[in-house]
Amino acid sequence: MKVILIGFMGAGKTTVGQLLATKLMQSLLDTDQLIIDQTSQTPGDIFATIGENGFREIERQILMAAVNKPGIIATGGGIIELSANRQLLAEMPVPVIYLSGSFGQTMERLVKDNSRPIVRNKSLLELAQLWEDRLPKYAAIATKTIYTDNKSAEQVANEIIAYLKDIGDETVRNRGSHSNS
Ligand SMILES: Nc1ncnc2c1ncn2[C@@H]1O[C@H](COP(=O)(O)OP(=O)(O)OP(=O)(O)O)[C@@H](O)[C@H]1O
Ligand SMILES: O=C(O)C1=C[C@@H](O)[C@@H](O)[C@H](O)C1
Ligand SMILES: [Mg+2]
Repeated sequence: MKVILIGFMGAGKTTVGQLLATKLMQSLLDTDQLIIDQTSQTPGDIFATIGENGFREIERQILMAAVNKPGIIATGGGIIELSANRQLLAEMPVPVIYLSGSFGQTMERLVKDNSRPIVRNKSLLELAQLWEDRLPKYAAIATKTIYTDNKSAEQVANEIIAYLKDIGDETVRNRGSHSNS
């Protein structure tokens, strides 16, 4: 099985991905965690040493390897920054699920956690601009959008499982049969 979760920082990709992996007895391939495992550095460390462009190149390589393995992929929020990643994800014949929510609820989650370099280094206005810039990119790649506002991570995971059952799970190979609603 392969399912790919995309969305802004704080959308719940890691949290929901872990729940999905447990419920579906799959591995979780979290690109941020895979980067930490491979480099022994956090995204914050990497941003501080080689900058965002260096981080994006490592992330691109990690994603390319992860898409060839079975499991639930929880991507980093900035996975859509590189056109190479956008093209790779758009061509994957598997469910690509966009966890979407309001800017307000997403920011509420992010302010409780100071680990993300992009959040640390940007003002609220800059984050709002990044949000506006990124949202269409997630939407363009997704085969399905799931709204997460006022839902627990458990509810979101159950909604994804219902969607996977609905589309026939991994037997679905044709992205044209998915609905992005
Ligand atoms: N549906 C939810 N309701 C409430 N809190 C949530 C929900 N989903 C995630 N959270 C909380 O929001 C925070 C961010 O979640 P998480 O790390 O899963 O986001 P992410 O999408 O993986 O972000 P990133 O792109 O930075 O990897 C965590 O503290 C998590 O517990
Ligand atoms: O949205 C982003 O650009 C990021 C999200 C995180 O998942 C990490 O990949 C890193 O902090 C960058
Ligand atoms: Mg995450």
